[in-house]
Amino acid sequence: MWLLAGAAAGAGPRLPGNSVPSSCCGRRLIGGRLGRDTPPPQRQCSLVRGPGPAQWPRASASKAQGLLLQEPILDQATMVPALGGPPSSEGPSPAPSPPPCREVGRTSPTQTPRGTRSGLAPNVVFVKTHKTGSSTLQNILFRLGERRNLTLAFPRYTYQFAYPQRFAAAFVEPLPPGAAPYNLLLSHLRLAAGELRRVMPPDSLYLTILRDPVRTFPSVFAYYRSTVPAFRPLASHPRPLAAFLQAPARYYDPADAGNGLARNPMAFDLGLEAGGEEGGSRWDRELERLNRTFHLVLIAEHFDESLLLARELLGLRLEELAYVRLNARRGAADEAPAPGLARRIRAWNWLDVRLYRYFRAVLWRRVEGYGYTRMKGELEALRALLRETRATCLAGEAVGPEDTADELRPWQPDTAAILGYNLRPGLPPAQHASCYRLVLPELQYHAHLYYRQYGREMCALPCD
Ligand SMILES: Nc1ncnc2c1ncn2[C@@H]1O[C@H](COP(=O)(O)OS(=O)(=O)O)[C@@H](OP(=O)(O)O)[C@H]1O
Repeated sequence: MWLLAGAAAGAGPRLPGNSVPSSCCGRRLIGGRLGRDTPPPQRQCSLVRGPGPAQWPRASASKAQGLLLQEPILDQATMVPALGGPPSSEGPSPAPSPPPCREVGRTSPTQTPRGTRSGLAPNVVFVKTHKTGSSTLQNILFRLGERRNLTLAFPRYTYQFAYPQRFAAAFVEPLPPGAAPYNLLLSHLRLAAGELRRVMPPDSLYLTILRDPVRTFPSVFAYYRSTVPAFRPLASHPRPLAAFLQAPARYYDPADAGNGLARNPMAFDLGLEAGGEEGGSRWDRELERLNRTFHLVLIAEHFDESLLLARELLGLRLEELAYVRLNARRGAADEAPAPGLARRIRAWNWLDVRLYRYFRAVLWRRVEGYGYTRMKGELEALRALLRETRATCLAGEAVGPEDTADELRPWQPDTAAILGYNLRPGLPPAQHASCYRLVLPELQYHAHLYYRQYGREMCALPCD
């Protein structure tokens, strides 16, 4: 989510480990209160991702210490359901021209990615696209990083790399003393692959995730309705999405940098400039270029299949894939856009549609290469693990913000209710620690890991 920087910084979160002073090293800290003398935000932070003051979790100091001290252990394995075919919620689509089914990421065929055969934890760049299930995957990777004591490349301030600017190496917090290299880079950014290569080791694995635009766009629209300029005029409309799609050009100014998510949001995150040009071979070349950049593009509609491919690539154990669906909107699961609306969503987000179809085809070629029988068996095992994990950890289904414990409540935009989880009462300490991380929302986990790595709280603003 984005917020005005001032709003994000105006009141600090109570975060794990927030017993540190409210400023150190001359920096303003996200955990401290910014007073009247706070310098005005620089232009680049006029939009930053951050929780609103009223929504900050209130973690107690003892909880904070628990988080810092307890080792996560999430080791329950077992097995179930069948491999779904390649279904689609988006209706008939032209036969995709199958892209090359080879691993064409940055690691050359002669290089062994750290995670696959070497037994070491992998170096990973995860390009965290918006409203695609990315927080769920990020949480898996956060837990991997914490469990294996990996070094994260964090934004120098807030939770994203100066989004919506294109990523630049200068946005990264310097390595902590004695650590090298960075192992994981997982925060929201707008892709600039060359700059990422300047920061991350050459054997890094590049991952991202895409979701059916017919699902992604309503999610983006609901979440950012009061922050993305193109959506704002509809904030109090009774049927805002339909009204927007009726005449989007009336609201959308492509020159406004804040409108990056207002059209083709996934393509925007992956660094593409859609402009008005829909046809031509340019986009085929761009998609092929992205296919060479990424070792794996996960598809949210086939999250479990994607995870199993990621598991092989990263050399993970099955138990390390345990997850719960994070950041879900209340009511969204039952909200399938009517056919007319879905058509309009696709027409407006035409490049996201191309991107999604291309990489969905890539995924299914990868599954074919993996072997359907093998995939089917592993899906059964994974889904049994997920059932067991949920039964062990959760008090029940995901609940609305009013029913979520303060410290486990995801950030809430004012235009949608985001669900969270409560933990089953009475968990033994080690299980509590691992279950806690499983359901910990993005901002809280991000802040915790930053504090763990640097021994101070993160900056809310550019402050050095
Ligand atoms: N595993 C899995 N599979 C499919 N979809 C999933 C999954 N996990 C999360 N979600 C849905 O993704 C939406 C949240 O996306 P993000 O976490 O990327 O949002 S954010 O940009 O980080 O705020 C949000 O969508 P909506 O509920 O439609 O808003 C989640 O329900």
